[in-house]
Amino acid sequence: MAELKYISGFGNECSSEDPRCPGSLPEGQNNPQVCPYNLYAEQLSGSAFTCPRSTNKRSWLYRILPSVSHKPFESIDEGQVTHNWDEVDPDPNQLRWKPFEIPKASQKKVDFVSGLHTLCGAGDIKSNNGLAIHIFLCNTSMENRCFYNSDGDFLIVPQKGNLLIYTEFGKMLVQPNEICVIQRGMRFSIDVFEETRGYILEVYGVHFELPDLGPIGANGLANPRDFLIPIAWYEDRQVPGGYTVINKYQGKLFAAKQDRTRKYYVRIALKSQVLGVGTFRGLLPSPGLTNPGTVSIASSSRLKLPGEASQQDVSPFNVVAWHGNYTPYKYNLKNFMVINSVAFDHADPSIFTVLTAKSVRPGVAIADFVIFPPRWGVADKTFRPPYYHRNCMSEFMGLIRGHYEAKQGGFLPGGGSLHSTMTPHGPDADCFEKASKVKLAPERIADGTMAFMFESSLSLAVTKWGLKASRCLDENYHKCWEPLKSHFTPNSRNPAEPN
Ligand SMILES: O=C(O)Cc1cc(O)ccc1O
Ligand SMILES: [Fe+2]
Repeated sequence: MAELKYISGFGNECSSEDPRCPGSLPEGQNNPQVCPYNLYAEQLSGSAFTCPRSTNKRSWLYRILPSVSHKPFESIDEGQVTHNWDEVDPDPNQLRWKPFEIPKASQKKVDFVSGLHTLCGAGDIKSNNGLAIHIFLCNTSMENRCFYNSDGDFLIVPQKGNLLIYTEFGKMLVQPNEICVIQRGMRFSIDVFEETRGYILEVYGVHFELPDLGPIGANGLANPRDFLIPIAWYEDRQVPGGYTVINKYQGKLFAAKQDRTRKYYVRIALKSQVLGVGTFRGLLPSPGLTNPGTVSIASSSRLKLPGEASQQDVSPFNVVAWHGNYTPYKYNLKNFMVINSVAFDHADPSIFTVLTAKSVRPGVAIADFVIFPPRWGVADKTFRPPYYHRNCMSEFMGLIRGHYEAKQGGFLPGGGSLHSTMTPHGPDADCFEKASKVKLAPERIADGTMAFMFESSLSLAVTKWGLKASRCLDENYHKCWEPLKSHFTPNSRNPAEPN
């Protein structure tokens, strides 16, 4: 596949035309009476029309057919997707999951949507306030079906396998150690190439922003130019049986067909004489003709359909050009510019925030996406691993590759952990013993590894799947702290010098 091209920048006003249709973006206005190439104009609003400029988000899509060309949505089985936060009784314990198992393609074909599993979450979808954490486990590409989420934004963290994501704005290749955000309402379809796994942070009613930098200055952490937006790409194709659009709406799944075949009643006329009346399934003869109509067929002549316009299209990826500031985007975590302690003490992990979805309370996030990237550890006279603590926020952690500095074992790539509000946690006993004895020198921390945290101000509830059906819960997690022993020396204040 040819290398994909992207536009760089975070939250900018962008515009893009599929190179096959130069001039497809209308000039100087959004709604010409007739758009270039006879496209339809459609606005996608990601914020209330009335939001202040700084938070106003919308894009204009110029497409072969508007998204409204579909049959009615019908409810479908939601599998393991839920927003029911009362499925099981609350559990304040430290929870850890072994790597979530990916179904084998030879046993059952599972695509991104049928492979969505909700692990935990909180809040209320209908009032647009809250979040969900999902795990996706799949082995097959989405075939002639796409997905869009009416409830919130998806921040997708692939852990195993590449994702080729078709969106209404163009195509993105997202590989492990990259992340992408597909915002509310945007249609997408994912191709996978192997048994594939990853994590999703879904936030309701808010969008991700770059954190403020404050005294750090104008540069650092995730730099805006490293965010990549796809360029316009369209397809114009017919799918036998129609294209399926799946929608998550108020936490439930629905499906609608985009099918350009219609049943027509045909009067067959020969030499001006009506011979009979029959029906056929065929392509819609003209954009205006949506009811059963009458078509005359001359003897021995092929059915003539009026108009040269494309009548094939059923794909949702039919956007020839777009402009706006409401787009999907991706980011490579290797570009994160790490700021950390260069003198002493362990800084709070908020220094590693890539993106934040703010609540209305200043400084308090619905959810932050935080990473633990490879870096130098140089702090003097310091216990360098994460400290023991209890937090009023909920901390879900995942591991993309390598190992995590606070855990010698047990926390594995593709697994996860949840430390709920005020639940104590910290380095395991082994890690404590080693880090309090080691002679401090500059050292590479976590080279070749990438752990991350979804940190939320909401108190998260785990789902039935998370606790039971996933069969990945590590019953022995609490044991990693059992060997911690007292080192208290009541008669001697000075700690022993490390060897
Ligand atoms: O619990 C964790 O491992 C995450 C974490 C890391 C860190 O460096 C400091 C605090 C914190 O919660
Ligand atoms: Fe923590």
